[in-house]
Amino acid sequence: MALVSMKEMLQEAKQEGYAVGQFNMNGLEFAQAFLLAAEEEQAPIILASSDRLVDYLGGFKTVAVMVNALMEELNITVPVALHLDHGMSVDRCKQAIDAGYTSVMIDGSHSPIDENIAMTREVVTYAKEKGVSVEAEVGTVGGQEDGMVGGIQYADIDECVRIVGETGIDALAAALGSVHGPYQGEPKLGFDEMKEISEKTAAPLVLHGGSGIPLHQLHRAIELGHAKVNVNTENIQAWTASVRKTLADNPDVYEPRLILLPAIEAVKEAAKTKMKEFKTSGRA
Ligand SMILES: O=C(O)C[C@@H](O)[C@H](O)C(=O)COP(=O)(O)O
Ligand SMILES: [Zn+2]
Repeated sequence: MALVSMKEMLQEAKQEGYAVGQFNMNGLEFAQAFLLAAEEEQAPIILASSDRLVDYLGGFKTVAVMVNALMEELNITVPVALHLDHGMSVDRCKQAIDAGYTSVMIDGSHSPIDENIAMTREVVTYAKEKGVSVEAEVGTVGGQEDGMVGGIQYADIDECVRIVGETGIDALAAALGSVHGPYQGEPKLGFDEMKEISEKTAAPLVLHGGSGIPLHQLHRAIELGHAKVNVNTENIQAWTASVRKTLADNPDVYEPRLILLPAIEAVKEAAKTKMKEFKTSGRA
């Protein structure tokens, strides 16, 4: 099956009350693990490369070719979107689209709202012609974002209404208390604001910082309009725990395959757990 945009995926998810998982690739083996997990769970999936890691992964074209080839070799039949996460500029989004990404996030959240809207509109104009979906962000997710450590800044509701109405984006990341990386204590998500933003914009909402959110809060966020949840930290923690264990249990091992095969399995299981939690399993 060819890559798809996330537009229809997210509209259906919002309507039906589940969320599609975005899983961030940190290398070839992560892409394998996520695709196998999606196929086993019969779940639609968004495979993402965070802009900060694109060069490390070999560049936009390498990522697009790798994902397409894996889908063919692994006989993947579920819908897969290839998404640029936290796109750092209009130009980076255009490069991703030209390389074959079917979805992009333009992260203008660190700029004043008028600039954020102008940037987003330019990306939407370019993307729409090619059937590519676009996500934008308002407010600040706590923790590490674009390589910078920042405090939480709740999205302004009027700014959310403006960016959706004035740009025609397909999904809105409205920062409402979530954090990239591990949480210190219970997350304090702004459920009242969430409800209002979801109702006033009607846009599928995106929850960044999806690792470590207690299940009852996650389900409430999905009920209140989140159709996409981004996960990275829990998957890389599963990866690292597996590699540490393999090396500790087998001090003489040196062949990468023997170290990485159990790690692929660990990431696949972590992703399958998330798909069940997001209620995406069986929705393909
Ligand atoms: O680490 C990245 O660059 C990607 C993340 O920002 C992703 O968009 C995300 O929100 C995942 O959050 P996490 O599960 O808390 O790592
Ligand atoms: Zn994020």
